[in-house]
Amino acid sequence: MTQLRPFSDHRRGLFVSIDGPSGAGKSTIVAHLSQLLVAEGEHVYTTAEPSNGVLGKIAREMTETVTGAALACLYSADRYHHLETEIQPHLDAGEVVLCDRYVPSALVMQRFDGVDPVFLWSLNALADRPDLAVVLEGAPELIAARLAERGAHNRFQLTPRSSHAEAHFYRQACDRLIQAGYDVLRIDVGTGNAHQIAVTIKNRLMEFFAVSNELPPKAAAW
Ligand SMILES: Nc1ncnc2c1ncn2[C@@H]1O[C@H](COP(=O)(O)OP(=O)(O)OP(=O)(O)O)[C@@H](O)[C@H]1O
Ligand SMILES: Cc1cn([C@H]2C[C@H](O)[C@@H](COP(=O)(O)O)O2)c(=O)[nH]c1=O
Repeated sequence: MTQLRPFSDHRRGLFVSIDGPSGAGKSTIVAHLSQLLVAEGEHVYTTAEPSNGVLGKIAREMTETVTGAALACLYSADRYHHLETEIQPHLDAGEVVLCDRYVPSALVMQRFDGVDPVFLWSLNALADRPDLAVVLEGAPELIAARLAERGAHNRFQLTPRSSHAEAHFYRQACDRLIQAGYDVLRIDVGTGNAHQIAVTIKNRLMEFFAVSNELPPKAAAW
């Protein structure tokens, strides 16, 4: 089934976010997906949040000490700046932008500090809606085992049963995002290795490319 491109503010490019519990395999899958898309002849730009920009660096550095609404504001400030200075220019250049963590992460991670989900949504409501928001899921026991093997990266991952909490928060976040019109692709990471999961995402993205190729040349320029 083909789908019309849902986000129409950009003339060209395709914006894909990849979120999911810590240790679910986001970075690994983004790397595989990028290779697959390049092999299809696409121009791919990979990025992540927090970004490498000045605000992203502050957000990452402050995550261990700043909490709650203040930290949520830091991450959303980085997101709006990241969109303006990095994501939108690459979309305007016609590239496929793959973003490792985006709004869904904000709706989940700041809940570890007890921030109200309604406040989190309002902070992020003006952020561009991706053409496809991939959300990785998996049995919390599986994710927790991977995390334990790899080691925690931050204080959230040290919370007891953090993978269970993330799974719960992601389910609620997905409901909110779908309600807001996001096109959400949920994938169980227990169903295959990182390459196989990347193939599933790529196949879904090929539907977008198929639609754009069917359009007359002028309209095809997204
Ligand atoms: N589908 C998969 N099957 C098995 N192992 C995987 C899979 N995807 C990733 N891994 C392994 O799981 C670990 C975590 O992967 P990765 O760092 O990509 O996760 P992440 O979601 O980006 O984590 P974080 O949110 O902490 O940055 C790595 O050791 C990786 O090799
Ligand atoms: C986008 C975003 C990120 N975070 C936190 C979650 C993690 O602690 C780090 C990112 O770590 P990674 O290993 O590089 O994935 O940032 C957050 O709290 N809120 C956000 O919106």
